[in-house]
Amino acid sequence: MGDIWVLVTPLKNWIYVNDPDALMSIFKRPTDFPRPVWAEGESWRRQRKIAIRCFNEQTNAILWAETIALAGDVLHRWTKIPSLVSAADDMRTLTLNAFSRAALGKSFESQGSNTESLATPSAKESLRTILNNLVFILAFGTEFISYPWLPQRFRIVHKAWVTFRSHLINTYEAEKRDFAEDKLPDHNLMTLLIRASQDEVHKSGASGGLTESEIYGNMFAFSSAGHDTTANTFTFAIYFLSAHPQYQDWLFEEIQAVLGDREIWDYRTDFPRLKRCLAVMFETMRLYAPIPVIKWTADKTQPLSVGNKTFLLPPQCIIAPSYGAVHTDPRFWGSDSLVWRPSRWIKAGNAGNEEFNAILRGSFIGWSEGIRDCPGRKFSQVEFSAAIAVLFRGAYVDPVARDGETMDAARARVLDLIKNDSGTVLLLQMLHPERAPLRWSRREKSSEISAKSE
Ligand code: HEM
Repeated sequence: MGDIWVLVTPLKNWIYVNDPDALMSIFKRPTDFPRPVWAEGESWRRQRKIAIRCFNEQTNAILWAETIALAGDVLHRWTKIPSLVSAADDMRTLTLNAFSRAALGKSFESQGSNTESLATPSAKESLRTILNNLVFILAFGTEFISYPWLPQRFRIVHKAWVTFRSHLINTYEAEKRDFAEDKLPDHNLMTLLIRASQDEVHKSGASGGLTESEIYGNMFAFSSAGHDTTANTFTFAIYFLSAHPQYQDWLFEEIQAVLGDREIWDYRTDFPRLKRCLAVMFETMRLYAPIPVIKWTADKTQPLSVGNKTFLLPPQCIIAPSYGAVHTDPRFWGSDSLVWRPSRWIKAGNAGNEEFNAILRGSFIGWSEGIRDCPGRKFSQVEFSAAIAVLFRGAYVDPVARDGETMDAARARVLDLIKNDSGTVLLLQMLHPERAPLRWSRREKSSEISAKSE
């Protein structure tokens, strides 16, 4: 179809772009190509400037340690059962718990119950209920769901909303007191957001900081933007790995080279060396990017150069990167561009001391680019690498073969499930991962990782 094409619909026309340079130009021109909703106005700019300051290396180190502990617990359970049907649910719980610690300062055990009740839920349970019902909340709004005559499901969601909000309020008040008394912060996202806002107020006056409701709004944005994105990527990656044992060995080689049998893992020195773990994430997102970004031309005609031609894009058109095309175009990814091959990201070398291959800017846009790119990019990478390193140092995963089925056929069935049974709910996800149960087995001689880390 070429590098730019239009899908004409009775409502809006959608212009799809598959040219890395043109995509970078779209991302670098936020005024010409704003988002159709939540555009980049003054209020967004002020909030973004403060919000990105709270994603720092200290928070990443907390996240790293928490994820290692939680993934160790998950692996312990998974290797004790003959067949696992809840990988997706467990990875959601793991990301929720890791997020709760690194973002809200609350630690939780990995086993979480999925029950939603009207009894006062904990902060974590309320966050879980909110995230499970995000579509519902976004569709009806928090005010509507507060009406007492609504069915029980609405009341449960509303109760969760109230509890989560009161947790944010309490943390906010406690942090304001600590800040006034010069106490050191915990370095979770919430306290850092409050501190960054207070700093801005000191520097540029009250209008420079965040209002209380903007702080809650940002925490809600972090929770909703950061949870399922990472959890869905984990699920795809685990299923891909179960179908590709050679890449499990490839990971194991790196994990052994970097971590060996060490009990203490150091974020600053170990994370940057786990390139293969990260390559698994990149390769998974290349084929299954969880969030598609869209922009639009608003009320103006906008010129856009694609190759050696300049197109005039009419007003009121949606502009969408074509992920399916740009992330798989053989010109940028080679003749096996549709194959899941994480090693394509790495220059061949010694495990643990490798470098990433340079990729053409704009040909991989899983976390978006430009001023509105994802502030949680590294946060999600740290979480992903830590969990994958724990899981694949200790064990390997296979699909459970059906009666009479060979292991090769079972692996092909898993790849088929990924390909033909994935779709968008709120984000792109495997729709029924439980249809292909997995079996986790301990690697011989592997020592079980403890929750200790630095
Ligand atoms: C694999 C994991 C993740 C992926 C693929 C991802 C992807 C993205 C993408 C593509 C955008 C741009 C959306 C747009 O412009 O419409 C975005 C924005 C955002 N992401 Fe992420 N994200 C991930 C993890 C996270 C995490 C862990 C957090 C926070 C802890 C986070 C917080 C945010 C926020 C707050 C925004 C909005 C930024 C703004 O509008 O200024 N994300 N993400």
